[in-house]
Amino acid sequence: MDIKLQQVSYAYAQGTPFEKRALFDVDFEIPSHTYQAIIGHTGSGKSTILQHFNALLRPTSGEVHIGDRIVVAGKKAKDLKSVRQKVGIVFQFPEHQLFEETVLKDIMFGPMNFGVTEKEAEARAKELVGLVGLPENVLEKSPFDLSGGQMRRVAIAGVLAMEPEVIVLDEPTAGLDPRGQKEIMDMFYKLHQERGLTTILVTHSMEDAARYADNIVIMHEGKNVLSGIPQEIFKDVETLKNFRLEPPRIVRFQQKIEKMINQSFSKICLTEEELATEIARVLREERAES
Ligand SMILES: Nc1ncnc2c1ncn2[C@@H]1O[C@H](COP(=O)(O)OP(=O)(O)OP(=O)(O)O)[C@@H](O)[C@H]1O
Repeated sequence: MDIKLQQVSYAYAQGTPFEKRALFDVDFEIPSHTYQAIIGHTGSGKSTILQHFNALLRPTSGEVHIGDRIVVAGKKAKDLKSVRQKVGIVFQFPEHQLFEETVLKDIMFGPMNFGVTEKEAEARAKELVGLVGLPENVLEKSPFDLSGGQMRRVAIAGVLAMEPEVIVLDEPTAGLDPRGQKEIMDMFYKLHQERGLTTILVTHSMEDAARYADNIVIMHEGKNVLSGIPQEIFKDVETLKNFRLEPPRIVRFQQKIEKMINQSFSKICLTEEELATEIARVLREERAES
């Protein structure tokens, strides 16, 4: 299911003294089955955009195309329920939304609310706990007896239980330790690869955007200012700085290596062994910095 934003503008509290324009003529398309990252400095409009992907917010002007549904300013769109089922959003700290007595009930809640039978919802919950990296015996426990990382996984399973075609991830690893972060990001990547789930990642992490995304959009002061594949986006360090973004470590590493290779063609003329030693040293330095 493609998502397309055409000239989307959005103002909070429109028409009041508190009006705040957050998006200005945002225009981009996310084709089905792609992994799209949206990056940008704080306050650039990322969260405002993501709420347009399943019509939680309606544009003040412009159009949002969600599959064959078109959401426009001023018109009430009918049957948004199906849109909300097809586009699942994992909000920041989704575990804050857990509320049922057991993990099983919490995961089943969404699909049953959308008319899925109890039997089917239970089957989905049983499959999903394993997929998000939890043991099956967690199903009968209270979600509030679990660790923060486990609660996050339960909340993610709850969104996946709706079997969305598109999943929107708003800083999905915030507050997790580095191992938990990688496990969650790898899990979403696997889902994207194996099930063709269209994935939209809103993140401050340039590392994650570089590692997982097919395409990146940069937001700056409510506008989409740059779009492209990660290699292109992160190549131009000066432009990134203008948008108050740092390139990921891998780009800094690449630049140091390129400089060394260039030196080996110049009068400094490093031998292959010296070059290999230097590369290993830079790699160690980069690892120590991270
Ligand atoms: N509920 C709101 N009412 C009024 N203004 C808001 C509201 N939510 C966001 N804004 C403003 O809209 C602009 C865009 O905010 P948004 O939260 O979309 O940015 P963001 O890129 O997601 O930021 P962050 O990375 O800090 O989450 C900011 O100037 C923000 O202050």
